[in-house]
Amino acid sequence: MFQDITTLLLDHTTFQDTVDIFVDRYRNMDAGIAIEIEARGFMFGPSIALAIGAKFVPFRKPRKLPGKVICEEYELEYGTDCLEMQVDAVQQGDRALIVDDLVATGGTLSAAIRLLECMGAQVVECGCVVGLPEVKVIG
Ligand SMILES: O=P(O)(O)OC[C@H]1O[C@H](OP(=O)(O)OP(=O)(O)O)[C@H](O)[C@@H]1O
Ligand SMILES: Nc1ncnc2[nH]cnc12
Repeated sequence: MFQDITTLLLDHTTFQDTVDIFVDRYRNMDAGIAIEIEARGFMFGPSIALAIGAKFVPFRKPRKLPGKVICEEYELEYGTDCLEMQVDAVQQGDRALIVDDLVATGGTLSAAIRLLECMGAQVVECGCVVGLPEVKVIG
């Protein structure tokens, strides 16, 4: 079943509480960058990045980012897709948080982790608003 988060966004208190839970958890983790994944990760990530003082780094679908990018393919429940990041957005040794709205198979998060590790960054934690435990995890 498709999980829709727009009802959460329409309720100001619930939206604020959701962002606050992430901010409370992440503010002392010494993370310099917060990765957000297009498109629905952008609904939560920027507020969290600003509140914890981390650099906002968007991971986007192909051909949306300017400059030199690296690309990582991943499996979806049906088919494959690609995530791209700008190579100069992340430096060796950066401590990174990854924020997205939802994890289903984990394929998207796994691709984001591979991109960061390929640049020598350290992934401190991945956080999502919704988890779908009934979906088969892609190894
Ligand atoms: O754990 P997974 O099986 O990888 O699925 C989770 C991903 O699926 C959704 O994005 P989608 O690719 O539908 O794109 P959107 O955010 O642009 O709607 C969601 O926002 C996550 O990024
Ligand atoms: N069941 C689902 N609902 C919403 N977004 C998704 N992304 C992957 N699976 C999803």
